Amino acid sequence: MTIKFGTDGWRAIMAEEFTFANLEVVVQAIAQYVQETGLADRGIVIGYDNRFLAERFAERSAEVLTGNGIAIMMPQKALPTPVTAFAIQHYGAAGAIMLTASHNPPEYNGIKFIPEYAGPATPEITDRIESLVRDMVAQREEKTLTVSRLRLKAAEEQGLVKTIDPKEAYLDAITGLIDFDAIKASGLKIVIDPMWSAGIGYIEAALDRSAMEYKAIHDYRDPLFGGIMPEPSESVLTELKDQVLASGADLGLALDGDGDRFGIMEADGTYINPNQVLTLLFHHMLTRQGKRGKVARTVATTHMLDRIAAKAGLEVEETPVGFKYIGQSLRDPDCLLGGEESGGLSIQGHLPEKDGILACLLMAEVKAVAKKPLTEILAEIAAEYGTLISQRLDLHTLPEEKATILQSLQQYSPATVAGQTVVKRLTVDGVKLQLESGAYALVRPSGTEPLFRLYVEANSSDELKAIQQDVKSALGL
Ligand SMILES: O=P(O)(O)OC[C@H]1O[C@H](O)[C@H](O)[C@@H](O)[C@@H]1O
Repeated sequence: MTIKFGTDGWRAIMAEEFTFANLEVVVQAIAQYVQETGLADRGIVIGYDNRFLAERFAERSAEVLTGNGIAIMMPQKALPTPVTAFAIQHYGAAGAIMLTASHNPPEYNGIKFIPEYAGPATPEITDRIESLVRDMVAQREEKTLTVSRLRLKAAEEQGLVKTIDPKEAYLDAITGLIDFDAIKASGLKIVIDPMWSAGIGYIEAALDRSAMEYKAIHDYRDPLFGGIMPEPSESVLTELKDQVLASGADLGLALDGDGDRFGIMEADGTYINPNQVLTLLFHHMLTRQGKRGKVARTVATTHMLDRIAAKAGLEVEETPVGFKYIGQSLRDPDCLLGGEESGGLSIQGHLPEKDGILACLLMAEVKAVAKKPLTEILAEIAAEYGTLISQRLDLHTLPEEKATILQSLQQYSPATVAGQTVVKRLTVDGVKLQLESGAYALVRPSGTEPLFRLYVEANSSDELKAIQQDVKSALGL
Protein backbone atom coordinates (compact mmCIF):
# COMPACT_ATOMS: atom_id res chain seq x y z
CA MET A 1 0.00 0.00 0.00
CA THR A 2 1.25 3.48 -0.81
CA ILE A 3 0.10 6.50 1.14
CA LYS A 4 0.87 9.63 -0.83
CA PHE A 5 1.06 12.57 1.54
CA GLY A 6 1.10 15.64 -0.73
CA THR A 7 0.08 19.28 -0.30
CA ASP A 8 -3.41 18.40 0.67
CA GLY A 9 -2.23 15.49 2.74
CA TRP A 10 -3.57 12.03 2.06
CA ARG A 11 -7.02 11.30 0.63
CA ALA A 12 -8.53 7.86 0.06
CA ILE A 13 -11.79 5.95 -0.01
CA MET A 14 -13.11 5.06 3.41
CA ALA A 15 -13.05 1.39 4.40
CA GLU A 16 -10.90 0.62 1.35
CA GLU A 17 -7.69 2.52 2.22
CA PHE A 18 -8.81 5.21 4.62
CA THR A 19 -9.08 2.85 7.57
CA PHE A 20 -8.45 3.36 11.28
CA ALA A 21 -5.32 1.24 10.98
CA ASN A 22 -3.85 3.35 8.15
CA LEU A 23 -4.87 6.60 9.84
CA GLU A 24 -2.95 5.50 12.94
CA VAL A 25 0.21 5.07 10.88
CA VAL A 26 -0.14 8.51 9.29
CA VAL A 27 -0.79 10.18 12.65
CA GLN A 28 2.14 8.32 14.22
CA ALA A 29 4.34 9.74 11.42
CA ILE A 30 2.98 13.25 12.04
CA ALA A 31 3.64 12.80 15.79
CA GLN A 32 7.26 11.92 15.02
CA TYR A 33 7.58 14.86 12.64
CA VAL A 34 6.21 17.26 15.27
CA GLN A 35 8.70 15.88 17.79
CA GLU A 36 11.52 16.46 15.28
CA THR A 37 10.54 20.13 14.99
CA GLY A 38 11.09 20.60 18.72
CA LEU A 39 7.65 22.21 19.07
CA ALA A 40 5.72 19.19 20.37
CA ASP A 41 5.27 20.81 23.82
CA ARG A 42 2.90 23.32 22.25
CA GLY A 43 0.35 20.65 21.39
CA ILE A 44 -1.61 19.94 18.23
CA VAL A 45 -5.07 21.11 17.16
CA ILE A 46 -7.33 18.45 15.65
CA GLY A 47 -9.94 19.74 13.20
CA TYR A 48 -12.42 17.68 11.19
CA ASP A 49 -15.13 18.26 8.63
CA ASN A 50 -18.68 16.91 8.48
CA ARG A 51 -17.97 13.60 6.77
CA PHE A 52 -19.05 10.15 7.88
CA LEU A 53 -17.25 8.97 11.07
CA ALA A 54 -15.41 12.29 11.35
CA GLU A 55 -15.51 12.39 15.16
CA ARG A 56 -14.33 8.79 15.39
CA PHE A 57 -11.36 9.45 13.13
CA ALA A 58 -10.57 12.58 15.14
CA GLU A 59 -10.74 10.61 18.37
CA ARG A 60 -8.41 7.95 17.00
CA SER A 61 -5.95 10.64 15.88
CA ALA A 62 -6.12 12.11 19.39
CA GLU A 63 -5.33 8.72 20.91
CA VAL A 64 -2.20 8.36 18.79
CA LEU A 65 -0.95 11.90 19.41
CA THR A 66 -1.48 11.69 23.17
CA GLY A 67 0.00 8.20 23.12
CA ASN A 68 3.13 9.93 21.86
CA GLY A 69 2.94 12.40 24.74
CA ILE A 70 1.61 15.28 22.59
CA ALA A 71 -1.26 17.30 24.07
CA ILE A 72 -4.23 17.86 21.79
CA MET A 73 -6.80 20.60 21.36
CA MET A 74 -10.05 19.32 19.91
CA PRO A 75 -13.42 20.92 19.16
CA GLN A 76 -16.73 19.22 19.84
CA LYS A 77 -17.95 19.72 16.31
CA ALA A 78 -16.63 20.22 12.78
CA LEU A 79 -14.20 23.07 12.03
CA PRO A 80 -13.54 24.57 8.60
CA THR A 81 -9.90 24.30 7.49
CA PRO A 82 -9.27 28.08 7.88
CA VAL A 83 -10.65 27.98 11.42
CA THR A 84 -8.44 25.00 12.27
CA ALA A 85 -5.48 27.02 10.94
CA PHE A 86 -6.65 30.03 12.95
CA ALA A 87 -6.81 27.86 16.09
CA ILE A 88 -3.08 27.10 15.68
CA GLN A 89 -2.30 30.81 15.99
CA HIS A 90 -4.92 31.44 18.64
CA TYR A 91 -3.78 28.68 20.99
CA GLY A 92 -0.09 28.87 20.04
CA ALA A 93 -0.07 25.24 18.88
CA ALA A 94 2.71 23.36 17.08
CA GLY A 95 0.36 22.75 14.17
CA ALA A 96 -2.87 20.99 13.33
CA ILE A 97 -4.21 17.82 11.88
CA MET A 98 -7.20 18.47 9.63
CA LEU A 99 -9.37 15.50 8.76
CA THR A 100 -11.05 16.34 5.48
CA ALA A 101 -11.35 15.25 1.87
CA SER A 102 -12.39 18.80 0.90
CA HIS A 103 -14.68 18.62 -2.16
CA ASN A 104 -14.09 14.92 -2.98
CA PRO A 105 -17.09 12.57 -3.24
CA PRO A 106 -18.68 11.38 0.05
CA GLU A 107 -16.90 8.02 0.16
CA TYR A 108 -13.56 9.77 0.57
CA ASN A 109 -11.82 11.03 3.66
CA GLY A 110 -8.44 12.59 4.16
CA ILE A 111 -5.92 14.05 6.56
CA LYS A 112 -3.54 16.97 6.18
CA PHE A 113 -1.01 18.60 8.44
CA ILE A 114 -0.91 22.37 8.90
CA PRO A 115 2.36 23.61 10.47
CA GLU A 116 2.78 26.19 13.24
CA TYR A 117 2.65 29.14 10.79
CA ALA A 118 -1.02 28.29 10.08
CA GLY A 119 -0.73 27.85 6.30
CA PRO A 120 -0.34 24.88 3.93
CA ALA A 121 2.68 22.68 4.59
CA THR A 122 5.62 23.29 2.28
CA PRO A 123 6.89 20.42 0.09
CA GLU A 124 9.88 19.96 2.47
CA ILE A 125 7.46 19.28 5.33
CA THR A 126 5.14 16.95 3.40
CA ASP A 127 8.15 15.10 1.92
CA ARG A 128 9.47 14.44 5.41
CA ILE A 129 6.07 13.24 6.67
CA GLU A 130 5.63 11.07 3.59
CA SER A 131 9.02 9.47 4.07
CA LEU A 132 8.19 8.76 7.74
CA VAL A 133 4.88 7.21 6.62
CA ARG A 134 6.76 5.03 4.11
CA ASP A 135 9.17 3.80 6.78
CA MET A 136 6.33 3.04 9.14
CA VAL A 137 4.32 1.16 6.52
CA ALA A 138 7.43 -0.96 5.86
CA GLN A 139 7.89 -1.54 9.59
CA ARG A 140 4.25 -2.55 9.87
CA GLU A 141 4.75 -5.11 7.13
CA GLU A 142 7.76 -6.45 9.04
CA LYS A 143 5.66 -6.39 12.21
CA THR A 144 8.12 -4.11 13.97
CA LEU A 145 5.96 -1.00 14.12
CA THR A 146 4.57 0.20 17.43
CA VAL A 147 1.84 2.79 17.27
CA SER A 148 1.49 4.34 20.71
CA ARG A 149 -2.10 5.01 21.74
CA LEU A 150 -3.62 6.36 24.88
CA ARG A 151 -7.35 5.93 25.48
CA LEU A 152 -8.97 9.35 25.42
CA LYS A 153 -10.21 8.98 29.00
CA ALA A 154 -6.67 8.29 30.22
CA ALA A 155 -5.30 11.16 28.13
CA GLU A 156 -7.88 13.47 29.70
CA GLU A 157 -6.86 12.33 33.17
CA GLN A 158 -3.25 13.14 32.30
CA GLY A 159 -4.26 16.66 31.25
CA LEU A 160 -3.38 16.03 27.60
CA VAL A 161 -6.80 16.92 26.17
CA LYS A 162 -8.21 20.40 25.89
CA THR A 163 -11.65 21.05 24.38
CA ILE A 164 -11.63 24.13 22.22
CA ASP A 165 -14.21 26.31 20.47
CA PRO A 166 -12.35 28.89 18.37
CA LYS A 167 -15.43 30.11 16.48
CA GLU A 168 -16.02 33.39 18.34
CA ALA A 169 -12.31 34.29 18.38
CA TYR A 170 -12.13 33.58 14.65
CA LEU A 171 -15.18 35.77 14.01
CA ASP A 172 -13.58 38.52 16.13
CA ALA A 173 -10.44 38.25 14.00
CA ILE A 174 -12.24 38.55 10.66
CA THR A 175 -14.40 41.36 11.99
CA GLY A 176 -11.25 43.45 11.98
CA LEU A 177 -10.67 42.67 8.29
CA ILE A 178 -14.13 43.25 6.84
CA ASP A 179 -16.25 46.40 6.69
CA PHE A 180 -19.35 45.00 8.36
CA ASP A 181 -20.77 48.51 8.82
CA ALA A 182 -20.88 48.93 5.05
CA ILE A 183 -22.41 45.48 4.59
CA LYS A 184 -25.06 46.26 7.18
CA ALA A 185 -25.82 49.71 5.77
CA SER A 186 -26.25 48.23 2.29
CA GLY A 187 -29.10 46.00 3.45
CA LEU A 188 -27.90 43.32 1.00
CA LYS A 189 -30.11 40.24 0.82
CA ILE A 190 -27.84 37.24 0.88
CA VAL A 191 -28.38 33.52 0.28
CA ILE A 192 -25.73 31.31 1.88
CA ASP A 193 -24.92 27.80 0.63
CA PRO A 194 -22.37 26.12 2.91
CA MET A 195 -22.94 22.86 0.96
CA TRP A 196 -23.48 20.73 4.09
CA SER A 197 -19.87 21.52 4.93
CA ALA A 198 -17.77 22.25 7.99
CA GLY A 199 -18.43 25.92 7.18
CA ILE A 200 -22.10 25.76 8.24
CA GLY A 201 -22.92 28.62 10.61
CA TYR A 202 -19.87 30.81 10.01
CA ILE A 203 -21.04 33.32 7.39
CA GLU A 204 -24.42 33.16 9.13
CA ALA A 205 -22.87 34.03 12.52
CA ALA A 206 -20.85 36.88 11.00
CA LEU A 207 -24.04 38.35 9.52
CA ASP A 208 -25.95 37.74 12.78
CA ARG A 209 -23.42 39.93 14.53
CA SER A 210 -24.57 42.76 12.24
CA ALA A 211 -28.22 41.76 12.73
CA MET A 212 -28.57 41.10 9.00
CA GLU A 213 -31.18 38.95 7.38
CA TYR A 214 -30.13 36.08 5.17
CA LYS A 215 -31.35 32.74 3.95
CA ALA A 216 -29.26 29.59 4.24
CA ILE A 217 -29.63 26.38 2.25
CA HIS A 218 -27.85 23.02 2.69
CA ASP A 219 -27.02 24.08 6.25
CA TYR A 220 -27.22 20.75 8.05
CA ARG A 221 -24.86 17.81 8.20
CA ASP A 222 -25.28 15.40 5.32
CA PRO A 223 -22.33 13.04 4.84
CA LEU A 224 -23.73 12.26 1.37
CA PHE A 225 -23.71 15.95 0.34
CA GLY A 226 -27.20 15.74 -1.13
CA GLY A 227 -25.94 13.45 -3.88
CA ILE A 228 -23.55 16.05 -5.33
CA MET A 229 -19.95 17.05 -4.64
CA PRO A 230 -19.37 19.87 -2.13
CA GLU A 231 -17.65 21.90 -4.85
CA PRO A 232 -18.72 25.57 -5.21
CA SER A 233 -18.37 25.70 -9.01
CA GLU A 234 -20.86 27.10 -11.49
CA SER A 235 -22.20 23.72 -12.64
CA VAL A 236 -22.81 22.50 -9.07
CA LEU A 237 -24.40 25.64 -7.61
CA THR A 238 -27.74 25.21 -9.38
CA GLU A 239 -29.85 25.28 -6.23
CA LEU A 240 -28.10 28.41 -4.99
CA LYS A 241 -28.87 30.02 -8.34
CA ASP A 242 -32.55 29.02 -8.10
CA GLN A 243 -32.77 30.38 -4.57
CA VAL A 244 -31.01 33.65 -5.40
CA LEU A 245 -33.34 34.22 -8.34
CA ALA A 246 -36.52 33.06 -6.56
CA SER A 247 -35.93 35.14 -3.45
CA GLY A 248 -34.75 38.24 -5.33
CA ALA A 249 -31.50 38.18 -3.32
CA ASP A 250 -28.56 40.46 -4.10
CA LEU A 251 -25.82 37.89 -3.64
CA GLY A 252 -25.24 34.14 -3.29
CA LEU A 253 -22.27 32.93 -1.20
CA ALA A 254 -21.08 29.31 -1.18
CA LEU A 255 -18.31 27.25 0.44
CA ASP A 256 -16.66 23.93 -0.36
CA GLY A 257 -16.62 20.87 1.95
CA ASP A 258 -14.07 22.27 4.38
CA GLY A 259 -14.80 25.96 3.97
CA ASP A 260 -11.49 26.99 2.44
CA ARG A 261 -12.82 27.81 -1.04
CA PHE A 262 -15.65 30.06 -2.17
CA GLY A 263 -18.39 30.32 -4.80
CA ILE A 264 -19.90 33.73 -5.57
CA MET A 265 -23.14 34.45 -7.43
CA GLU A 266 -24.65 37.76 -8.51
CA ALA A 267 -28.34 38.67 -8.15
CA ASP A 268 -29.08 37.72 -11.77
CA GLY A 269 -27.56 34.26 -11.26
CA THR A 270 -24.22 35.10 -12.91
CA TYR A 271 -21.41 33.03 -11.41
CA ILE A 272 -18.40 35.22 -10.59
CA ASN A 273 -15.38 33.02 -11.17
CA PRO A 274 -12.32 33.04 -8.85
CA ASN A 275 -10.22 35.08 -11.33
CA GLN A 276 -12.96 37.72 -11.32
CA VAL A 277 -13.25 37.58 -7.53
CA LEU A 278 -9.51 38.21 -7.20
CA THR A 279 -9.74 41.07 -9.68
CA LEU A 280 -12.64 42.66 -7.80
CA LEU A 281 -10.92 42.28 -4.47
CA PHE A 282 -7.53 43.63 -5.52
CA HIS A 283 -9.18 46.60 -7.25
CA HIS A 284 -11.32 47.23 -4.13
CA MET A 285 -8.32 47.05 -1.80
CA LEU A 286 -6.43 49.62 -3.87
CA THR A 287 -9.22 51.99 -4.84
CA ARG A 288 -11.68 51.78 -1.94
CA GLN A 289 -9.50 50.78 1.00
CA GLY A 290 -6.51 52.84 -0.16
CA LYS A 291 -4.10 49.97 0.50
CA ARG A 292 -0.80 49.33 -1.25
CA GLY A 293 1.29 46.20 -1.40
CA LYS A 294 2.23 43.37 -3.66
CA VAL A 295 -0.10 40.70 -4.97
CA ALA A 296 0.77 37.01 -5.24
CA ARG A 297 -0.86 34.80 -7.85
CA THR A 298 -0.13 31.41 -9.33
CA VAL A 299 1.13 31.01 -12.87
CA ALA A 300 -2.43 29.90 -13.82
CA THR A 301 -4.22 32.94 -12.39
CA THR A 302 -5.49 36.01 -14.24
CA HIS A 303 -3.06 38.67 -15.50
CA MET A 304 -5.71 41.30 -14.80
CA LEU A 305 -3.99 41.46 -11.40
CA ASP A 306 -0.75 42.38 -13.24
CA ARG A 307 -2.48 45.14 -15.18
CA ILE A 308 -3.98 46.64 -12.02
CA ALA A 309 -0.66 46.27 -10.15
CA ALA A 310 1.33 47.83 -13.02
CA LYS A 311 -0.85 50.92 -13.10
CA ALA A 312 -0.49 51.32 -9.34
CA GLY A 313 3.28 50.68 -9.49
CA LEU A 314 2.97 47.50 -7.44
CA GLU A 315 4.79 44.20 -7.66
CA VAL A 316 3.31 40.83 -8.67
CA GLU A 317 4.73 37.57 -7.38
CA GLU A 318 4.11 34.61 -9.70
CA THR A 319 4.22 31.15 -8.11
CA PRO A 320 3.64 27.57 -9.24
CA VAL A 321 0.07 26.27 -8.81
CA GLY A 322 -0.85 25.49 -5.20
CA PHE A 323 -1.75 27.53 -2.18
CA LYS A 324 1.35 26.14 -0.47
CA TYR A 325 3.30 28.68 -2.57
CA ILE A 326 0.78 31.53 -2.23
CA GLY A 327 0.78 30.91 1.53
CA GLN A 328 4.56 31.45 1.60
CA SER A 329 4.16 34.77 -0.26
CA LEU A 330 1.44 35.82 2.18
CA ARG A 331 3.79 35.33 5.11
CA ASP A 332 5.51 38.50 3.89
CA PRO A 333 3.69 41.38 5.65
CA ASP A 334 3.97 43.48 2.44
CA CYS A 335 1.76 41.05 0.54
CA LEU A 336 -1.72 42.54 0.23
CA LEU A 337 -3.50 39.67 -1.46
CA GLY A 338 -2.67 36.15 -2.51
CA GLY A 339 -4.92 33.94 -4.57
CA GLU A 340 -5.36 31.37 -7.24
CA GLU A 341 -7.66 30.47 -10.09
CA SER A 342 -8.85 27.28 -8.37
CA GLY A 343 -10.68 29.35 -5.75
CA GLY A 344 -8.33 30.08 -2.87
CA LEU A 345 -7.45 33.46 -1.40
CA SER A 346 -6.29 35.22 1.72
CA ILE A 347 -5.26 38.77 2.56
CA GLN A 348 -2.70 40.76 4.53
CA GLY A 349 -3.27 40.53 8.28
CA HIS A 350 -5.02 37.17 7.99
CA LEU A 351 -3.80 33.58 7.85
CA PRO A 352 -1.46 32.41 5.06
CA GLU A 353 -4.18 29.80 4.36
CA LYS A 354 -7.08 29.99 1.92
CA ASP A 355 -10.28 31.06 3.58
CA GLY A 356 -13.63 30.74 1.80
CA ILE A 357 -15.58 32.35 4.65
CA LEU A 358 -13.42 35.46 4.52
CA ALA A 359 -13.59 35.56 0.71
CA CYS A 360 -17.41 35.37 0.70
CA LEU A 361 -17.73 38.18 3.24
CA LEU A 362 -15.20 40.32 1.38
CA MET A 363 -17.28 39.99 -1.79
CA ALA A 364 -20.31 41.20 0.20
CA GLU A 365 -18.16 44.18 1.28
CA VAL A 366 -17.08 44.90 -2.31
CA LYS A 367 -20.70 44.96 -3.47
CA ALA A 368 -21.91 46.92 -0.44
CA VAL A 369 -19.26 49.62 -0.76
CA ALA A 370 -19.59 50.02 -4.55
CA LYS A 371 -23.40 49.90 -4.29
CA LYS A 372 -23.58 48.15 -7.64
CA PRO A 373 -23.56 44.61 -9.02
CA LEU A 374 -20.20 42.85 -9.18
CA THR A 375 -20.77 42.37 -12.92
CA GLU A 376 -21.00 46.14 -13.33
CA ILE A 377 -17.76 46.71 -11.40
CA LEU A 378 -16.09 44.09 -13.60
CA ALA A 379 -17.31 45.93 -16.71
CA GLU A 380 -15.82 49.18 -15.35
CA ILE A 381 -12.52 47.43 -14.66
CA ALA A 382 -12.55 46.04 -18.21
CA ALA A 383 -13.21 49.52 -19.60
CA GLU A 384 -10.15 50.81 -17.75
CA TYR A 385 -7.73 47.91 -18.13
CA GLY A 386 -9.04 46.03 -21.16
CA THR A 387 -11.00 42.80 -21.39
CA LEU A 388 -9.46 39.50 -20.36
CA ILE A 389 -11.36 36.23 -20.65
CA SER A 390 -9.98 33.11 -19.07
CA GLN A 391 -10.91 29.46 -19.23
CA ARG A 392 -9.43 26.25 -17.88
CA LEU A 393 -9.91 22.97 -19.72
CA ASP A 394 -9.32 19.72 -17.85
CA LEU A 395 -8.09 17.25 -20.45
CA HIS A 396 -8.25 13.56 -19.66
CA THR A 397 -5.63 11.35 -21.27
CA LEU A 398 -5.01 7.62 -21.16
CA PRO A 399 -2.37 6.63 -18.57
CA GLU A 400 -0.13 5.26 -21.36
CA GLU A 401 -0.29 8.62 -23.21
CA LYS A 402 0.86 10.69 -20.24
CA ALA A 403 4.62 10.17 -20.67
CA THR A 404 4.52 11.05 -24.39
CA ILE A 405 2.50 14.21 -23.75
CA LEU A 406 4.86 15.24 -20.95
CA GLN A 407 7.78 14.78 -23.30
CA SER A 408 6.14 16.86 -26.05
CA LEU A 409 5.34 19.48 -23.45
CA GLN A 410 8.97 19.77 -22.40
CA GLN A 411 9.95 20.42 -26.01
CA TYR A 412 6.94 22.62 -26.77
CA SER A 413 8.42 25.96 -27.75
CA PRO A 414 6.57 27.36 -30.77
CA ALA A 415 7.44 30.75 -32.28
CA THR A 416 3.75 31.57 -32.68
CA VAL A 417 0.44 30.36 -31.28
CA ALA A 418 -2.79 31.06 -33.19
CA GLY A 419 -0.86 33.55 -35.33
CA GLN A 420 0.52 35.49 -32.35
CA THR A 421 4.24 35.73 -31.58
CA VAL A 422 5.30 34.06 -28.34
CA VAL A 423 7.09 36.75 -26.35
CA LYS A 424 7.99 34.67 -23.31
CA ARG A 425 8.17 30.97 -22.42
CA LEU A 426 7.98 30.23 -18.70
CA THR A 427 8.51 26.88 -17.00
CA VAL A 428 7.61 27.79 -13.42
CA ASP A 429 4.98 25.02 -13.52
CA GLY A 430 4.28 23.25 -16.83
CA VAL A 431 4.85 25.40 -19.91
CA LYS A 432 3.41 28.90 -20.15
CA LEU A 433 3.54 30.87 -23.37
CA GLN A 434 2.92 34.58 -23.22
CA LEU A 435 1.76 36.08 -26.51
CA GLU A 436 2.23 39.54 -28.00
CA SER A 437 -1.46 40.36 -27.58
CA GLY A 438 -1.24 39.95 -23.80
CA ALA A 439 -2.90 36.52 -23.99
CA TYR A 440 -1.29 33.41 -22.53
CA ALA A 441 -1.58 29.65 -22.65
CA LEU A 442 -0.40 27.32 -19.89
CA VAL A 443 -0.32 23.53 -19.99
CA ARG A 444 0.56 21.50 -16.90
CA PRO A 445 -0.16 18.09 -15.48
CA SER A 446 -2.50 18.35 -12.49
CA GLY A 447 -0.92 17.45 -9.17
CA THR A 448 -4.21 16.18 -7.75
CA GLU A 449 -6.00 14.48 -10.64
CA PRO A 450 -4.89 12.22 -13.52
CA LEU A 451 -5.25 14.87 -16.23
CA PHE A 452 -3.63 17.85 -17.95
CA ARG A 453 -4.92 21.35 -17.44
CA LEU A 454 -4.91 23.90 -20.23
CA TYR A 455 -5.39 27.46 -19.02
CA VAL A 456 -5.90 30.19 -21.59
CA GLU A 457 -6.45 33.88 -21.02
CA ALA A 458 -7.18 36.08 -24.03
CA ASN A 459 -8.61 39.42 -25.12
CA SER A 460 -11.70 37.92 -26.73
CA SER A 461 -13.52 34.59 -26.83
CA ASP A 462 -12.52 34.09 -30.48
CA GLU A 463 -8.87 34.52 -29.58
CA LEU A 464 -9.34 32.19 -26.59
CA LYS A 465 -10.82 29.44 -28.77
CA ALA A 466 -8.12 29.80 -31.43
CA ILE A 467 -5.36 29.49 -28.81
CA GLN A 468 -7.01 26.46 -27.19
CA GLN A 469 -7.32 24.78 -30.57
CA ASP A 470 -3.73 25.44 -31.55
CA VAL A 471 -2.25 24.21 -28.25
CA LYS A 472 -4.44 21.11 -28.09
CA SER A 473 -3.54 20.01 -31.60
CA ALA A 474 0.19 20.76 -31.14
CA LEU A 475 0.33 18.57 -28.02
CA GLY A 476 -2.16 15.91 -29.10
CA LEU A 477 -4.45 16.72 -26.17
O1 LIG B 1 -4.13 21.79 -10.56
P1 LIG B 1 -3.79 20.87 -9.43
O2 LIG B 1 -2.34 20.55 -9.34
O3 LIG B 1 -4.67 19.66 -9.49
O4 LIG B 1 -4.13 21.66 -8.09
C1 LIG B 1 -5.39 22.22 -7.89
C2 LIG B 1 -5.54 22.65 -6.43
O5 LIG B 1 -5.37 21.52 -5.62
C3 LIG B 1 -5.52 21.71 -4.22
O6 LIG B 1 -6.84 22.06 -3.95
C4 LIG B 1 -4.58 22.80 -3.71
O7 LIG B 1 -4.89 23.11 -2.37
C5 LIG B 1 -4.71 24.04 -4.55
O8 LIG B 1 -3.78 24.97 -4.12
C6 LIG B 1 -4.54 23.71 -6.02
O9 LIG B 1 -4.73 24.85 -6.79
